[in-house]
Amino acid sequence: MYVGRFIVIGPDFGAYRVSSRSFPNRQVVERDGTLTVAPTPDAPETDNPYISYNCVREGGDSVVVGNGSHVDPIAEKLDLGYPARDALAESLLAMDYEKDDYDTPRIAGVVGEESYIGIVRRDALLVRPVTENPMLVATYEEDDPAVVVFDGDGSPAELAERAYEMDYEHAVCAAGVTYDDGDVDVGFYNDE
Ligand SMILES: NC(=O)c1ncn([C@@H]2O[C@H](COP(=O)(O)O)[C@@H](O)[C@H]2O)c1NC=O
Repeated sequence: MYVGRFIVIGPDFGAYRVSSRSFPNRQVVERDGTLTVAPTPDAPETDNPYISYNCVREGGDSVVVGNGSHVDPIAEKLDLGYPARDALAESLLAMDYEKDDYDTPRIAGVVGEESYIGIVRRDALLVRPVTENPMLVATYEEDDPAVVVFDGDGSPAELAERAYEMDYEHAVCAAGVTYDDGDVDVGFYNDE
């Protein structure tokens, strides 16, 4: 099954996978603790505005995971002291679904003292707390946040590889993050 991009959010970890039919030549790169999805050097040129963005970024005492440029305003609101639920809901609603051929939803999660997962689709805005079991939401098909079986133990790079290996089509690259009482660690996995 093809679900596009997806996130898994647990109470103390997050993972993000890029799956893509149309833009497979991409990788995750790290700079100063922020993870960015970017085209590989051999990628064909494109003017699609939705394929390069920060996918993991710290905000306040928490960390944000998501599939587009909304990650930045969510992190900035957390820096300003917004509650995680409000930072997610306001930013998702303000930026809304992507205006591409598929009305691709924006998905995002916050991992911190309180963890949340959310999606804005053409027909809905959903933001749910993550209290115990990990939850997954994807851009297509699995686009209601739902509990998922996902082992949240391990390093951020291991979490990223675990998300990369999940049984959905067209894996491209993945990111992982762990949270421990305000300490955030990030890692990633690119298919070489
Ligand atoms: N975030 C991403 O990495 C990303 N990759 C592709 N998209 C959007 O989704 C559309 C469909 O892409 P695909 O066929 O690869 O699933 C693309 O035209 C693009 O507008 C993205 N936007 C949201 O997921």
